[in-house]
Amino acid sequence: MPFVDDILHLRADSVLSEKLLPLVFLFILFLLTISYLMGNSIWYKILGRNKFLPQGKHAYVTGGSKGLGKAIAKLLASKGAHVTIIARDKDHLQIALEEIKDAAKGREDYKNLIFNAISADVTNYEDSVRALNEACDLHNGRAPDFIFCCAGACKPGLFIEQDISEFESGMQLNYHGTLYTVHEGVKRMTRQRIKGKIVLVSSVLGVMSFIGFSQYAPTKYALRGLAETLRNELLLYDISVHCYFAGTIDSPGLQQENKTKPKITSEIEGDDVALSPDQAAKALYKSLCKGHFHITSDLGGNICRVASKGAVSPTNNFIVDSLLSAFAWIGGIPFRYMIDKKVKDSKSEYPIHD
Ligand SMILES: NC(=O)C1=CN([C@@H]2O[C@H](COP(=O)(O)OP(=O)(O)OC[C@H]3O[C@@H](n4cnc5c(N)ncnc54)[C@H](OP(=O)(O)O)[C@@H]3O)[C@@H](O)[C@H]2O)C=CC1
Ligand SMILES: CCCCCCCCCCCCCCCC(=O)[C@@H](N)CO
Repeated sequence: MPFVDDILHLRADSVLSEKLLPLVFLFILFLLTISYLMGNSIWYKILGRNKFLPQGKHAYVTGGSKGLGKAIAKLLASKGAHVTIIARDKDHLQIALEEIKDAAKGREDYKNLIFNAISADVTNYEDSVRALNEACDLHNGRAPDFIFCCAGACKPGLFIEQDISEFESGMQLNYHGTLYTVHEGVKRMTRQRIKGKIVLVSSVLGVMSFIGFSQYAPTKYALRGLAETLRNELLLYDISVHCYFAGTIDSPGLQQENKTKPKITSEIEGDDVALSPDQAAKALYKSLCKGHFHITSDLGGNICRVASKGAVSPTNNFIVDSLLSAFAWIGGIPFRYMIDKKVKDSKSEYPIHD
């Protein structure tokens, strides 16, 4: 009976859709909730909660001639920021400056943007002050809105084989080099009531460490301490502070440090997949848009970040970070077992020289 068949068919269809529709709806809702909880960038755009709008603002980037610093300088230029880069070598500064200009060339406001390179040694206090003054002069005395402290370096080696001067120069560049710029920069920003951003570049080795990094990890832990304090204190002036715990970045600096890196250190670090400087800069930029305080750009770094959150530091996402930290606390055990075993098994490769 075709008529009855039709009715049955229709009924089956509608029963199906009646049952399916809510399920599909729930599933979509579930996916949207997960993507929101995971902090997917699209939500920050849709909900207009972007916390980082560099267009028309002035970014001061130390270490801006190479690696991560150059990549972030280019990215900010492409978003319409005025950019000043600081480094010592003038030739590399010029090359980077051209690349930064190129990154902004497609923009309508390109002609209004101000790009500059200043040669200065950030480990020298007077030089840091001079560079900041020059950068302000180029903007009619106005202090930068954003300060990115990317200048830094790592000289890996075995603790007892390294000279004390290497530990000192590491701290001088990575910690004091950042401190001088931030101290001078923040003073200028506050006097001018500029509600800007300070971005400190630490490392995953600023929350965990292992053989070969005694010259470097403490300097990056120190930056974390500075970030923790300033995050709270600079609320006085509406200046936000961010700390980037970068994972391995395939930069000129990495090539350089690999020359003195003990084999065992490379083997352990090899578990970390290197990002290109552009990828790292993009990840940093996205996290700044989300307003994150502790920033990481890969899974290993993320795990280490949540495992060492600290008592009062804000999470990036309470639910996801808490769930991940349970995994991280457990995952840390086999990781430590692996690196400790590696070291103990390597005694013959690293004999003591009397
Ligand atoms: N590469 C990596 O795997 C990782 C890097 N990091 C951190 O990220 C930051 C950038 O690293 P990366 O891109 O590899 O570094 P690079 O060595 O590739 O670039 C370093 C930049 O800093 C400048 N610089 C170095 N010393 C001084 C100084 N005394 N005064 C002024 N400028 C200086 C360099 O220019 P010049 O020499 O001409 O002065 C260059 O522009 C560093 O703080 C590093 O510790 C963190 C995690 C991983
Ligand atoms: C559950 C726990 C799992 C942990 C896995 C993490 C593995 C991380 C390996 C080390 C990463 C080091 C990155 C920073 C490198 C750096 O700062 C230098 N290259 C300096 O330039």
